Amino acid sequence: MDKQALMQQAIEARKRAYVPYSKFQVGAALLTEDGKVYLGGNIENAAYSLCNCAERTALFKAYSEGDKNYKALAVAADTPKAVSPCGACRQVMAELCPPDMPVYLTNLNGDVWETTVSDLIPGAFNKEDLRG
Ligand SMILES: O=c1ccn([C@H]2C[C@H](O)[C@@H](CO)O2)c(=O)[nH]1
Ligand SMILES: [Zn+2]
Repeated sequence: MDKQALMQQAIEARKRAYVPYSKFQVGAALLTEDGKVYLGGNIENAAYSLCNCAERTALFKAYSEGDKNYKALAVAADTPKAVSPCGACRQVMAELCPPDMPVYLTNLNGDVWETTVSDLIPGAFNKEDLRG
């Protein structure tokens, strides 16, 4: 699966979003080392703070199915520039993905921001910081 195909899957994953409040559909496609793709949409809640982003939906789906090794993540939304993941998702990526893993951020106009997990959250709090 190349990056273009993964971004296309992220665009497709937007259809899985549950967004009655923001009406802002986001899709994510997570490629595992085994070549499997997990899709996620953002899932909102009437208690707004419980909204779960597409990126975390895809990551939590994969991890909880026992797929723990990831090769790339693509995220898509209808944004003026390539979509920018929120801080919570960046922190979760830092926890579950390799630091040098590519992240392909895109929008419906074909803009692409190709980055990595560590570039998205430099100096992230991590398990090393928990050691006293
Ligand atoms: O990268 C992003 C940014 C926002 N959202 C969601 C959260 C909320 O449901 C809606 C508006 O912020 O978009 C994502 O899923 N991913
Ligand atoms: Zn997020």
